[in-house]
Amino acid sequence: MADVEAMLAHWAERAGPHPDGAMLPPHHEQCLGCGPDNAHGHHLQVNRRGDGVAADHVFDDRHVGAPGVVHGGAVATVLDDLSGFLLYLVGTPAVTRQLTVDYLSPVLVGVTYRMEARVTSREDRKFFVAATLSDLDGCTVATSTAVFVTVGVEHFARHGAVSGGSPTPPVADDHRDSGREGAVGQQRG
Ligand SMILES: CCCCCCCC/C=C\CCCCCCCC(=O)SCCNC(=O)CCNC(=O)[C@H](O)C(C)(C)COP(=O)(O)OP(=O)(O)OC[C@H]1O[C@@H](n2cnc3c(N)ncnc32)[C@H](O)[C@@H]1OP(=O)(O)O
Repeated sequence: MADVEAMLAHWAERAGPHPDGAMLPPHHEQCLGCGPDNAHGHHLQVNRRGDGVAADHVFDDRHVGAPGVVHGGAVATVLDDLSGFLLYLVGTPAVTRQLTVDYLSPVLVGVTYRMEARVTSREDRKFFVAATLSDLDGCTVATSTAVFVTVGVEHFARHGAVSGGSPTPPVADDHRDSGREGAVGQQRG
């Protein structure tokens, strides 16, 4: 189990507030979507844009499915991770409970895409997210909707580690959170 204090510090140094236009911090250094130190990662660089978040992204040969076409799992990864940056605007840690992706057109390797995500509604500990992936002509090639559930930092302490190393293996009968976890942050208007 990782240290709750370390998780709190990790969250506190990222929580913001972040002004409009600011580049947002990666979830952590090894994050598959945005971690700068993950050799297999997408290295997303995400900015706040108004009440939403945005990033430009180019998939490369590591992300291919059919020849020249980006693997659907890689598309889902970046849509999920971008959506996960909204927690900096919501003001509390959260995790994806459900992700639904619509693949509208093939996503191509080596092409610049523009991604955007925003919170569409909020209900108790859930927030609902919509995201788009479009080419620079404005043609949307993939969209996603997601349900995020806010969690306390204890969630990450219970299930993982702040940086590097191997996560703590889950205990067989403790794969889900036992109660409704409190959030550490406050919603920002
Ligand atoms: C890493 C370092 C951290 C450092 C410390 C802090 C810094 C944090 C910074 C950054 C972290 C974020 C990084 C983002 C990265 C990108 C996002 C990801 O990849 S996240 C990973 C994938 N996701 C999971 O691993 C969740 C796995 N799931 C769970 O752990 C549990 O399910 C959990 C905790 C989310 C909730 O568990 P329950 O048992 O309390 O609740 P239940 O039954 O699952 O349902 C939750 C609510 O969702 C509704 N729900 C479920 N599906 C729904 C749907 N399709 N539509 C509407 N509602 C739905 C349900 O009806 C329920 O709602 P009702 O609270 O009862 O009102």
